[in-house]
Amino acid sequence: MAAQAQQESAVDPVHDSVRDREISVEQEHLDRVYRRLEEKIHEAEFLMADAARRGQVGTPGALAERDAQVFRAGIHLNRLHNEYEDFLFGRIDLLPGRDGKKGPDGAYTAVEPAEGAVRPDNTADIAETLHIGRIGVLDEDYSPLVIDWRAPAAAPFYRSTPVDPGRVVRRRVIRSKGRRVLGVEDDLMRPELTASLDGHELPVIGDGALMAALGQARTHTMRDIVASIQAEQDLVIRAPAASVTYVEGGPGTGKTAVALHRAAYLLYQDRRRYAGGILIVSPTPLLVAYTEGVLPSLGEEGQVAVRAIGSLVEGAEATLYDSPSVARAKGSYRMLKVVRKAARGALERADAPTRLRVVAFGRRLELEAEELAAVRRAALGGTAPVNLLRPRARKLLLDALWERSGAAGRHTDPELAAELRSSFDEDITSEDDFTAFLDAWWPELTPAAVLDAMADEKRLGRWARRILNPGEVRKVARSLRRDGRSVHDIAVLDELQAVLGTPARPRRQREMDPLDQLTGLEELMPVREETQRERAERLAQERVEYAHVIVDEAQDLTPMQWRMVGRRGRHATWTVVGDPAQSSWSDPDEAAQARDEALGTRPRRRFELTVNYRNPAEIAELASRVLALAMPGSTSPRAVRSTGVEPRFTVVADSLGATVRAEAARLLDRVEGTVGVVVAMQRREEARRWLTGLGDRVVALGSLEAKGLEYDATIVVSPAEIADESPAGLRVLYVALTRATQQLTVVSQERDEPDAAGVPDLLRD
Ligand SMILES: Nc1ncnc2c1ncn2[C@@H]1O[C@H](COP(=O)(O)OP(=O)(O)OP(=O)(O)O)[C@@H](O)[C@H]1O
Repeated sequence: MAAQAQQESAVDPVHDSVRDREISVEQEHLDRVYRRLEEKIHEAEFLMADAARRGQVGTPGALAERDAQVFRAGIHLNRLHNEYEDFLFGRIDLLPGRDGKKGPDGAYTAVEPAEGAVRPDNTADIAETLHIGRIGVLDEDYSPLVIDWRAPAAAPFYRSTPVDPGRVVRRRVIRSKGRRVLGVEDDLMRPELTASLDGHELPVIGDGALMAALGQARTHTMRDIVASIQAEQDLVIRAPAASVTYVEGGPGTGKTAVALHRAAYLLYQDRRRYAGGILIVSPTPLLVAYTEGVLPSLGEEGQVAVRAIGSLVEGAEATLYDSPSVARAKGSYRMLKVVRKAARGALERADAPTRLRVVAFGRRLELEAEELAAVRRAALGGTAPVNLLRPRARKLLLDALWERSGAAGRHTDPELAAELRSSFDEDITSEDDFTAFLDAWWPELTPAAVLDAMADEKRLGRWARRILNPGEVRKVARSLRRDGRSVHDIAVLDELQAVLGTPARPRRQREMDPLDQLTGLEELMPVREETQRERAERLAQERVEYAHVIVDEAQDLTPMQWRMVGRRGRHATWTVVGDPAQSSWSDPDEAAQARDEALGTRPRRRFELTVNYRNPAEIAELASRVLALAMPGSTSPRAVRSTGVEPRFTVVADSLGATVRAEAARLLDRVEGTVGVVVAMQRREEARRWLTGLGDRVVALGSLEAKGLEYDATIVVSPAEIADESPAGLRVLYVALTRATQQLTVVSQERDEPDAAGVPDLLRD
């Protein structure tokens, strides 16, 4: 009998007992793993205590070795103390391999089965069983109890398919909570085979883990997908880190999930190299919050900074949105030219002194406004950062004063002339008035101060002449007068930082910490005193460049944002994930040019993700109609499941708010998890009011805020309004329509021109 025939059925008590037996088999293994983990925890605790007892006795070399050991034990302990849900989540049963070689994790390394592993009558014996988990655990005799999911030996768990099964006969996903195994789900990679394990036929339980995972209700936080990563995703996650890994895929293909798992994989694979930090750039703080738990659940957070694009500049945080036309002006390359002019022009302030008066060699010397302007022009020539030009300006001022003093021709002997000049300079620069003048006439400019100067319409008009039109100047200046910064302001601030530069300052003495004297303990302290999260925060603040940069939703970055992100990864390797069809930026070609400049000439490896794991086929089909309008000729990813529930179309009766509210209440009854209401940006506040009192399972979002998020059910309010809101409106609407994992309602008003069935014009076939 083929093993497939043993597929468990819910109503059959015989098979229920097979399931129970299999669960208890896995429970026994999990118990063994925990016993071993406890031993390891005791070992680590003993090491820590022992080190503390021994204090500072020993040679410096021995102390350093001891501290390094304690450091490692501390990290290990931290990880083990984390009570992981689903600590152990997978298992593969394998045929004997082509060779009998074992890798460092104790597993056989062969990917292909040995010749003769499958007998002519399609029977075979299982030669190796591996359990896969969030971290690797070895038994006392170094046999693997659990293989880390990122280890090479775990790759077949993700890569094997019925078409290309390799050695894998059965792949099992184990569901557990704390220390209890709750269930198992099997997939057969070689269904034609009857395989035996220890003389018994290999049973097969459940309908596969992927569908079980996809059907689960959504909460406000993303889950890791470590138990069900699919083969095409695994290729990206484990792609070699060289240069640029470039991934495209439609909505719901797992790009965000893959990006996060890749960060964890890279750290596992080469922790030393990525000690320089991994930066993940996300489009919105909402998406950062949504994905926040994924890396810790994979056992990683210390070296990964997940940042919204509006939070990349220290000390500035984007809280506002710009209108589409202002965003277009601030985000484009045109702004770069404006910024460069503003950085130089901001030196001219209304309160700046217009005359310099000094006394040198007992004589009064003066420079008038025009002469000062000429000195400034000369100092500003070229493109060097403005704040670094102050010494040059100071030198040119002294030159001009020297000229004025008439002392220049007094000595023909060069040595005497130089001496005279030097005492002339000293005479002037020791005067407080001169320093005060310089501070007022050539102040150190901060990015924030220049941005504030740009809020003055007149000044901005001067700097943006022939670059922005007068309407744009007015709107940009007005937007800069608001309290707070927009996401596009942050990239402008960063650009300003680059064109202004930071003058070198004397280094501050680091405070002495008595413990610093103990080599290695300095490193240990973070483990003991800070949580991993605090440490990550601290490191992120200190860091300006990263070893690897991952850009999520890359299609949305404006040219100015690419420049900002590029500066953080000048020597980095990159992973860039995105979907051009979801781009909310109006000029994709300009953005592509900026992206290419940021990534440089590094070679790229391209990957494509093709399966939509989020939307049921019914919703994906509707969204593909908008895709056809937004990007004619492009193809939608294939939806992996279908629910039989068609999208619902509702037309506003009298009040938009009341219709949406009623629909939200209806959907809250129908789904277990979250409901997202997506409206045009200008309706955000209003929409929040519509939903008051309905509880925290439902949220209102502006169309741009919906990026990357997902809900059990969504309501898309007035497709036409969303589409008309910006030049990229159709693509933004496509994003809105692809957020639901189960149900979608489209609410139309008159401008949507709904037909008799309530289907708005934009969504008709
Ligand atoms: N292999 C998988 N196993 C289980 N769930 C998966 C898998 N791949 C993706 N998913 C789920 O599919 C959903 C979509 O994934 P994700 O948000 O990463 O897609 P995306 O490509 O970034 O989408 P978008 O472009 O729309 O933002 C998530 O709920 C994710 O957990």
